[in-house]
Amino acid sequence: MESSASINQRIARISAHLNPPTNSQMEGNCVLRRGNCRAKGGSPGFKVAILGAAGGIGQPLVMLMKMNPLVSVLHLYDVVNTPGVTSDISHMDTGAVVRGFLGKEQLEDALTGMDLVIIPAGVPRKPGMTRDDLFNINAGIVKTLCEGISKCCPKAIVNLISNPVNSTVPIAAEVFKKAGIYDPRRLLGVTMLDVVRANTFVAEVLGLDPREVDVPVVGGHAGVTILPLLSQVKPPCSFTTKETEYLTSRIQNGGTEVVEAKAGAGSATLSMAYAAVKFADACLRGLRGDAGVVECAFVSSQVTELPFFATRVRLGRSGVEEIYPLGPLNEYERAGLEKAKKELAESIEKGISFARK
Ligand SMILES: NC(=O)C1=CN([C@@H]2O[C@H](COP(=O)(O)OP(=O)(O)OC[C@H]3O[C@@H](n4cnc5c(N)ncnc54)[C@H](O)[C@@H]3O)[C@@H](O)[C@H]2O)C=CC1
Ligand SMILES: O=C([O-])CC(=O)C(=O)O
Repeated sequence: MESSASINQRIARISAHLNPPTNSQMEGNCVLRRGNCRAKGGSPGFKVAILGAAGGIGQPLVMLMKMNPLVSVLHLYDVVNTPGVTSDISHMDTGAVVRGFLGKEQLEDALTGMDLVIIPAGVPRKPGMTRDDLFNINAGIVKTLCEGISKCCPKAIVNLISNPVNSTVPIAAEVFKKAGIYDPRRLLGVTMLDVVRANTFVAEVLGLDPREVDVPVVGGHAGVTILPLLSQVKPPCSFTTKETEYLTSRIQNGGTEVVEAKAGAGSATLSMAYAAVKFADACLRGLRGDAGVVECAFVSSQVTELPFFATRVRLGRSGVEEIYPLGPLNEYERAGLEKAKKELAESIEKGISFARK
């Protein structure tokens, strides 16, 4: 009678013959092809693409989105290193199915059918640079990626992280207009990190848990355009003039604080990935139809005379469903608003004229 060891060997030989391992993903003694695995599909949730997925923000962002139960499919796109990041992330035992896409020729496949596209693609700052110094490189990157979105997922919600946000959002809007698919409710510049920082720094001053603090931050996402409304902090509180000046300056310069600490190795990535996921999760809850989802974002707006402005917005099934007014500002904030608007107007115009060239 044949021993069980030899039966097993025979089964392995037959199986190897029927299903020879054909690619580098099939390692060791594994002889089951991925195509033969029982299909995952069908799990409810949203399809999300991350463009710039292999970068400093991209990698932790991808990891956190893979942990988000609202995500069923996660597409990772970059011009470098997506196979490695995709392989790594795909081993996490969470629900989302992960697929990687490398290089321009795979951009369309990465985008087709997506509900939400998050864009952290582009170069980060080094010490001594402003966000606007990134314009020359990042403007072109954002333009190309948005042309892909226009073609392959024109109804997707877009979360734009690439700097300078004050200019890249207007660029995206122009690209979408040119393609005839622009829906201002679906294009959101991500300013969540300013809120995350403001909550943290204000909580430190007040001696509170940051999770209990909510600071609206309006305007834009660069220097003086970042305008924390400390008079509207929840829970209600008051600050001395010294505290107001310290907090406003620290929140406005939070990005530079990290750029200098990293000393040439880039800008905020981990806190940004956290903020991006907090914001993306809010967008997905809105898409699902949850009530009362409100966050700050840089959007097409009539709150001021500028065509784009960051304020609190309510997120729903169509993206931005309501834009809240600024509310009562104190004198310090009114002066800050004037400075913010002046710089914002120039950055917005720069983006629009680049895209219209
Ligand atoms: N909105 C915000 O609050 C924040 C924005 N940022 C901005 O996010 C951007 C990314 O920052 P990091 O991840 O630190 O930079 P990084 O250099 O580490 O990663 C950027 C990634 O983009 C990829 N990339 C470049 N060109 C691309 C293209 N055409 N298509 C797809 N991917 C492309 C690169 O290969 C790289 O993997 C920067 O512009 C930075 O200033 C950073 C922090 C906060
Ligand atoms: O400061 C930078 O260049 C990156 C950024 O936008 C931020 O950290 O807020």
